[in-house]
Amino acid sequence: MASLPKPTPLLKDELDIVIPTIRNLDFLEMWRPFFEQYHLIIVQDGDPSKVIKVPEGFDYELYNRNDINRILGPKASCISFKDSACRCFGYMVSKKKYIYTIDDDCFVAKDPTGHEINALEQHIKNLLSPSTPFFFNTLYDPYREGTDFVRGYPFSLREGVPTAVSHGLWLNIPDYDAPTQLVKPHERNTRFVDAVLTIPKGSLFPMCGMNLAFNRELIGPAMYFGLMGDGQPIGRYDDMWAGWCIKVICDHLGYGVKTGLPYIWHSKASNPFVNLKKEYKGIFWQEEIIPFFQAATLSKDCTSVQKCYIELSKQVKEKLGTIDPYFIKLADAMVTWVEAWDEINNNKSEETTSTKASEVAATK
Ligand SMILES: O=c1ccn([C@@H]2O[C@H](COP(=O)(O)OP(=O)(O)O[C@H]3O[C@@H](CO)[C@H](O)[C@H]3O)[C@@H](O)[C@H]2O)c(=O)[nH]1
Ligand SMILES: [Mn+2]
Repeated sequence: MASLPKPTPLLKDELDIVIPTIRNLDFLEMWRPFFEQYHLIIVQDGDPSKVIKVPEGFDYELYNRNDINRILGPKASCISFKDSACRCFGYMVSKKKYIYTIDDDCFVAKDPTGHEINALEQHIKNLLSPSTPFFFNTLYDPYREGTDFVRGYPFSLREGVPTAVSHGLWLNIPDYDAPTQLVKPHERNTRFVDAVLTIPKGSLFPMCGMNLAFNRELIGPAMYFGLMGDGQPIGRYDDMWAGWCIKVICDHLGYGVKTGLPYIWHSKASNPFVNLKKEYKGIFWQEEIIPFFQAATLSKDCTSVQKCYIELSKQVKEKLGTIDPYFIKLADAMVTWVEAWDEINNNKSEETTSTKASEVAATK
């Protein structure tokens, strides 16, 4: 009997899935029912001569370091090498409105009833429903089925604001920093909390890039995962840096950021000693970085994400540059990123041919 056509998933042609990787992508087999109808952008880190195996049946473009250098030229210097921060290149070259990014050691989790969680579907629901950053709703996400705004919630605020970011969580291996990993090597996150919260305006948060979705048209140019990895003094702060920048800008422009559902199953604990080395300077630098972002204000003529981001980069250079020359380099890289973003996105053309596409072309 002929099989029924698969239902078309939400935002099928408006969303790209970005995966940073140094390994074969067998993990996609578990995600196949949820991902197969979406386009993937694979950012291959490390040795570009290594062949990354992608399971059959997925529609993807793959970019390695040679592609990044070819497409961006000197501006490739803002894209990290030998760090998952390279994933932001995928955000830049995407032509879609929405992005979902996931690590290749993240698998489908189960909710308390044993049902497999379609993380992408939940992120899409989060992004397509408003956020409430200006007044906290104590019954969590008022736009979910079976709940609403509670008594005393101002009606003038119930329309909410557009949601720019949906930050998902992780069962099993939690995204702990190295010191916590060292002190609690066997701790696993088994707690499934059935909630989606808007992060209030004025509050920063530690954004993890492992299970993250965002509206590229609202906040894409600010979603730069800072300079990490090869040649850099810190690692594992790429997503944190992006999270602090986008939250200040979302607060300024009146966009929302949500955290909570969906969960993924994070399977692999990276080496805590390697992580400690990467994080070491960040652990004490962040005691000065956080007050900087908490106090950061953007002028009223910062009416676009790009203008906000350039303004923020100037403040980074001026106020964090005294901590370490790294922040001067990072501030410059923020400007390079925005320039590259605008170049690539204002003239979407054959320039962004990926390795896979160029291989196909070579066979013609
Ligand atoms: O040099 C590298 C190392 C890894 N990758 C790819 O990036 C992701 C995350 O790698 P991994 O799961 O090994 O690392 P974690 O410590 O669990 O990742 C957490 O730290 C954040 C990195 O800042 C990350 O977002 C968190 O999840 C995998 O897909 C690797 O293949 C890489 O591209 N380059
Ligand atoms: Mn991991």
